[in-house]
Amino acid sequence: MIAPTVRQASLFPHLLFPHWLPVAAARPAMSASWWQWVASTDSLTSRLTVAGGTKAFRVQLLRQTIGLPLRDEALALGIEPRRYAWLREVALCLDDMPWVVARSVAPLSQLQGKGLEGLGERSLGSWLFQQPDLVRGPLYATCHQPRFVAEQSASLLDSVWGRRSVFQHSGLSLLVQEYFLSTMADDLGLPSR
Ligand SMILES: C=C(O[C@@H]1C=C(C(=O)O)C=C[C@H]1O)C(=O)O
Repeated sequence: MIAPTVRQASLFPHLLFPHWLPVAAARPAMSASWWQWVASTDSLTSRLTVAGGTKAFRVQLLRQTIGLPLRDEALALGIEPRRYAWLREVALCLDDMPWVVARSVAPLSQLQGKGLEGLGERSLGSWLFQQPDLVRGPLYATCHQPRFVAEQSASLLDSVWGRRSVFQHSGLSLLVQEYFLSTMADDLGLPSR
C-alpha cells in the first residue's frame, strides 16, 4: 500500500484509511480540535459533562445483551469469534441530543462478579475509572461509520471520528468503541474532520 500524502489523507480519509489506525497515525487527517477529543485518555463521560456546560448529560441505553462479537471485535479482545460476549450499545446525550454512540464488548466468561450486567443507564466510565488496577490499552481511530446492531443505534450513524481501546481490570478485557457524531461537531463548533 502506497503511503498517502497528508493532503490525500485529509481529503479522502475513507478511501485511504484501513478500518482502525493507531491514533497517532490518524493525526495527519485530524484537526487539532478533534485530536483533543479522540486522543484523550481520561473519562469521556467527564469531558462531555464539562463540554456540555448547562446541558444535562445522560446515558441512553440502546441495547445490552449477550451475543457474538463482530470478527474485528473478537480479534481486538484476543478471543475466538464464536465466543459469547456481553454487548452494550449506548448513546451519550446532552439535553437528549446524542453526541456519541458507543459499543462495548467483553467476553462473557470474564464478567462474573463485576456487576456490569446491572449498569443500566449509569455510565460505564463511572465504573471503569473507579477501578484501582485499571489499565487502558492503546487508542485506535477510524473515520468509518460504526457497525451497530440495535435499530435505533443504526439511525444515529453519522460519525465524524471513531476510537477504540481495550481496558483491562482484574481479569476482564473490555473493548470500548466510541463514535463522535456530527451533532457534537455542530453543537461545539468543531470542524468536519
Ligand atoms: C469509557 C467511558 O464510558 C462511556 C460510557 C459508556 C457506557 O455507559 O456504555 C460507553 C463508553 C464511554 O464513552 C468513559 O466515560 O470514558
